[in-house]
Amino acid sequence: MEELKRAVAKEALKFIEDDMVVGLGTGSTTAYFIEYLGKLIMEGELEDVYGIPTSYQARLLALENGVPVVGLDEVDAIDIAVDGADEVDPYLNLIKGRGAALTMEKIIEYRAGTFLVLVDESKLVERLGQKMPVPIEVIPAAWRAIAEEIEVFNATAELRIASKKDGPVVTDNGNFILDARFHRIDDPLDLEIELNNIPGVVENGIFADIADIVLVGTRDGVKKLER
Ligand SMILES: O=C[C@H](O)[C@H](O)[C@H](O)COP(=O)(O)O
Repeated sequence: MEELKRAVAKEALKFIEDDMVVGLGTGSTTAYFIEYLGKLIMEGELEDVYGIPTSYQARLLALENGVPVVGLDEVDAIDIAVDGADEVDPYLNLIKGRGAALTMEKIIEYRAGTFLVLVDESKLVERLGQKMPVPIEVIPAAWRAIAEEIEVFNATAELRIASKKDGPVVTDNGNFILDARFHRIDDPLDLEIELNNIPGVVENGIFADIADIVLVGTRDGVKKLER
């Protein structure tokens, strides 16, 4: 699996040119991309490339690997954003947020000229929600009320608990994460909008209609899916 992730991360470098502002995604697949991008910048193969991190993880990796970082409020436009995903359906709708970075990821990827997604073949599903829950970032005081309200959607929601800290996961923005399992997601765009209408929801991990290209690492090489 690591080999497949490395292969898509290498392929993604072909989309990066001099003078680009690049959204830097979060997770294990994008970590390889940031590492390789840093190498090209350090070797002088790419010039005037700046990264906008979607999380503290991405920021630390960028600094460690020599990718200069800028904030969203310092640029006029984002040329391309590169990120992983937890599930990809046949229409290139995504579930993201296993790493709890979904809000900043969506803020940046929504605004990118091109949103390039990097996955291995295990992430492809017929229907969103088949394997993974939908992460929902919520204001801490509202977590229980929202978890109950989500039952209206024929779903159950669980507060995400941290593994290297006691108590709940706290996001980069200081919020909690609910992981919601839906009986069946028929219309991802509709559900994405409905969830964001619940007061106290900051953002949810359905990314409908925003991915432009998905690179899929398979045992037979990297495949390109386009919308
Ligand atoms: O919050 C985390 C992100 O949405 C990740 O991009 C996603 O979970 C994919 O991560 P990985 O490449 O490690 O599977």
